[in-house]
Amino acid sequence: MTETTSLLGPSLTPAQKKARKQHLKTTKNRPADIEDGWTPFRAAEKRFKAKWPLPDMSTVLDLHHEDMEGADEGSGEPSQRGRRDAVEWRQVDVSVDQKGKGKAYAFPRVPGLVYLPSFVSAEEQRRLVRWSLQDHAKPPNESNLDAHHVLPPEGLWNAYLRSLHDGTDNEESIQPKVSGSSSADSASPVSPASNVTNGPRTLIANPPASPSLLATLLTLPTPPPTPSPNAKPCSPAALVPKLRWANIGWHYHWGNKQYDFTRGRGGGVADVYRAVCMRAVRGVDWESVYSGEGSAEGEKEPFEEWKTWPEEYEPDAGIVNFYQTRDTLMAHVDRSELCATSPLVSISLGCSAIFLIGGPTRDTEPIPILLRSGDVLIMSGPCRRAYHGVPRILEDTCPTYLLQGHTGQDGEGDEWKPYADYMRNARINVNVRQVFPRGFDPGLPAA
Ligand SMILES: O=C(O)CCC(=O)C(=O)O
Ligand SMILES: [Fe+2]
Repeated sequence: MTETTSLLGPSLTPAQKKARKQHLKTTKNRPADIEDGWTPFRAAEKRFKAKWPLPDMSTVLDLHHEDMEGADEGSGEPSQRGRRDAVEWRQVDVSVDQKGKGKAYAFPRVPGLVYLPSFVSAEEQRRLVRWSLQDHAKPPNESNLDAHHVLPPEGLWNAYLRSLHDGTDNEESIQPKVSGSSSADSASPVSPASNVTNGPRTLIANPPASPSLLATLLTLPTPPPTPSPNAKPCSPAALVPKLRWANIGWHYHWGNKQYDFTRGRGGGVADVYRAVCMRAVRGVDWESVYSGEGSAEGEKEPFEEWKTWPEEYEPDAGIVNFYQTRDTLMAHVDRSELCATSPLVSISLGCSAIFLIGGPTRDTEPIPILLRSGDVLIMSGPCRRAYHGVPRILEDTCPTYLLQGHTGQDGEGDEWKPYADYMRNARINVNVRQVFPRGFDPGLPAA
């Protein structure tokens, strides 16, 4: 073994041998200077995405390592652990209800970013997983699958559970919106590059939202996404792994890359999500984040809006991201919220991910953070304009408390099995934002 934690020793698994062969094949005729054209963010994405060589985990910040409670829970193989000293951080205070102080970290290189490892208990994580699949990813909340399939009103997950119960899980009961033959005859063009697909989210540059842009946003045409002509009838079981996102609150229009305020607030932010956001934002000692030593690096003016957050912070929109272990989320900035500096709270559940966050362009070298199940990350203030993304989900890293059936307080037993089977190869990220100042009335037509 060498010092580099990415090396698994002399014997490679068949999958690693295959990945190495593929790598050698694809890079054989590649110009040697190809990497010179990549921005630092792109280069980091490529490194962490690669199946070969495996990413060097010694460069990834892992604050669960060593002394964290529950460090053995889903910590993964040594090759899936990072290091406590991979990135410079400083500790800030966070109070957690009456239970006293937890741990939170701020980063001189990314002002406004606050990381709360293991902020969500195992029991609350199970509740959030259950809610996300069973209660959230269903009408009226839009998901990536709505564009292409006629989903059952009970929601995909409930249809899936029912099919398991009835032994009809092979039945192709879900119909595509456009059947292959009728779309070929159809006069309306079907774009293969539809913005809403079963694959990764497509992210393009959009102008930042602002109060002066609001009037324009209200008049933008918001055509529905184009259904794929390739969608086939399929069973709920076949469609569940293709679930990629479900909207929270205000409707996001993927074509315009802006919120479609004319559709109203949706179902708002469910209490199970809101509770975590409020606890995190109210618990963090923002004074020490923004006024503490090492906080003002690179900042021209001190950031003071945090002083209004105890009264003003109120999440009203977001997205639940569902990742399978092969999925990635490319570099982007979330700039469609009129509250441009308000905290964005991101909750990680299931398999671990490598999260990259840099600066206002892709030219800033990003810091890599290993996000595990139960972690909360808050992007606030200046770092709301920082490029970030998820180049990798680590296989076999889902903690055992999400994989085993148990009869917890919720009376769960075998009932948990479908959730455990799903989470084994998945990561759920609940990403909650504030679009409007609390109490602001955008003067919208009644939805
Ligand atoms: O999955 C994550 O950790 C980040 C998701 C994200 O950046 C987003 O939904 O905008
Ligand atoms: Fe994001």
